[in-house]
Amino acid sequence: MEAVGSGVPHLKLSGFCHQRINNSPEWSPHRMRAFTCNAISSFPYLGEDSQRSKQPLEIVSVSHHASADRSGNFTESSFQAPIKNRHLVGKAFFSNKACAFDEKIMRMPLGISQERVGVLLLNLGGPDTLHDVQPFLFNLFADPDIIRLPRLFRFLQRPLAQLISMLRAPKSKEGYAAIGGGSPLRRITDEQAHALKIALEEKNLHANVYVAMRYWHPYTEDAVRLIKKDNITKLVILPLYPQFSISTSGSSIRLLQSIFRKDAYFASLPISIIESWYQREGYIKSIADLMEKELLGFSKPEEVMIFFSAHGVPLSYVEDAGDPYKDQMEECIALIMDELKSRGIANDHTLAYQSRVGPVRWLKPYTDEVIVELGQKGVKSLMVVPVSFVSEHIETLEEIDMEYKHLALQSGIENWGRVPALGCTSSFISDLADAVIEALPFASTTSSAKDTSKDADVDPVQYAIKMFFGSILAFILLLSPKLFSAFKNSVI
Ligand SMILES: C=CC1=C(C)c2cc3[nH]c(cc4nc(cc5[nH]c(cc1n2)c(C)c5CCC(=O)O)C(CCC(=O)O)=C4C)c(C)c3C=C
Ligand SMILES: [Fe+2]
Repeated sequence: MEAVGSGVPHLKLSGFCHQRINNSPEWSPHRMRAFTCNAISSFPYLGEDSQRSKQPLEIVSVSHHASADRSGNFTESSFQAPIKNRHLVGKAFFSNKACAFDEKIMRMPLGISQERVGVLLLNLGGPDTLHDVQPFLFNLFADPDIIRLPRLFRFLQRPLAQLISMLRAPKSKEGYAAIGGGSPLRRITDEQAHALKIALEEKNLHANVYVAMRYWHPYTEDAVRLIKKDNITKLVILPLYPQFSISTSGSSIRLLQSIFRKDAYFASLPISIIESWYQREGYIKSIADLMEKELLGFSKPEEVMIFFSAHGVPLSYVEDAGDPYKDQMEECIALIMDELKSRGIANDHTLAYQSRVGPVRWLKPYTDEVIVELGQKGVKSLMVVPVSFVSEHIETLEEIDMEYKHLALQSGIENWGRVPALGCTSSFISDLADAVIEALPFASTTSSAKDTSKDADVDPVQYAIKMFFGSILAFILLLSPKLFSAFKNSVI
């Protein structure tokens, strides 16, 4: 171990290092001996921290990539290390003098198994073709996190889903037909996954990125199978919804947890879940960039009303089930507006909720109603910002760009603009990569591999009886004219 002079901020490292000898394409992991080195000269990124505290920095574990030149000397090292409750990423330059790496470690043979990091992106999924619309809707409405029935009536879930999906399909099909005959979600999510993998590599983290859709291909179960096949040793779960809702990230996470409970591999896999990330600076700044650009397209940008439109959820989710979605949405909008103010943009803004379905009360105010009101009040320029989702989908391309635009122009609004979804915007993807890297050290195993779910032991006869009576009851319920029209037509 290197001797460190008293009073000099120094750094103690232990854990695993990954090293590459003579530019070999393979990284191999080796447990490093604890060693200490001068924090300021060896780790410029840590210098500030340690200078402030004048304390040695203790790195609890380190995932460390290093390269060695032909003679085996350390030349450069990139590392990701959790330090106390923070996570640091950086590059450091070593010489054998500055840091006491064991020569034997440097020369150990390659090929020993190494950490295989996986990132699982969660998304909703959408029908690839018009033919897929009804079965996609069935999957959606069969989710107890989308139609929340009292426990006693859970047996009605699937017959109800069958009926509602059939009623809703014609209206949904019209929407998907208007945007090219299917949802673009799969393509965009795949592109985001690819971009994220590259961004992670640029930050020296080699990871496999998987896509798990909740209601259509590639299904969550398919992604889980791939992760197991690839023998991933650490997993970060990243929903592609900035704000958490029981109906979106919550539903996917619940499904994953039920799959993981039944599988010993997943029960012992260290997993880190990023539940929401709407408050991340990189995300806020990326949206603000797109807004600033779109505003410049208006002839009088300062007169434009900024209209945040978020996907709604039924009111009962927030009021009865404690869904944090509304609070997170409002905080997110405040952060975006603060960011714009710091850039000298102080337009009026408003938030409303779109895409309600069915007969229940949804979060208010409703987007369509607010658009009409703004028109009546004499607002002439409107810029819509879709804020609950990060890719283009039916509700941006059809509902906002076609239905709401038409409504706005009819209501007296003359200038219309819509901020594009973030998609693969590089600053945004880079921030997602940072979120993954920051989450990695918090990966921990789930408690037990034992299946505690009751679903496994369903009696088939009892199930058939329930389905039969359930279907009859569902038909009676849904044939009431009010419920029928609420699902059949969009409420706008
Ligand atoms: C944050 C985003 C979303 C929330 C919250 C959400 C809740 C929610 N959605 C429905 C019903 C439908 N959603 C549909 C499609 C759809 N919804 C979202 C996002 C959120 N949903 C996305 C990204 C999509 C996919 C769009 C695509 O391009 O394919 C649909 C189908 C389309 C339609 O018929 O309108 C329905 C129905 C409920 C009931 C709900 C909360 C309980
Ligand atoms: Fe939805």
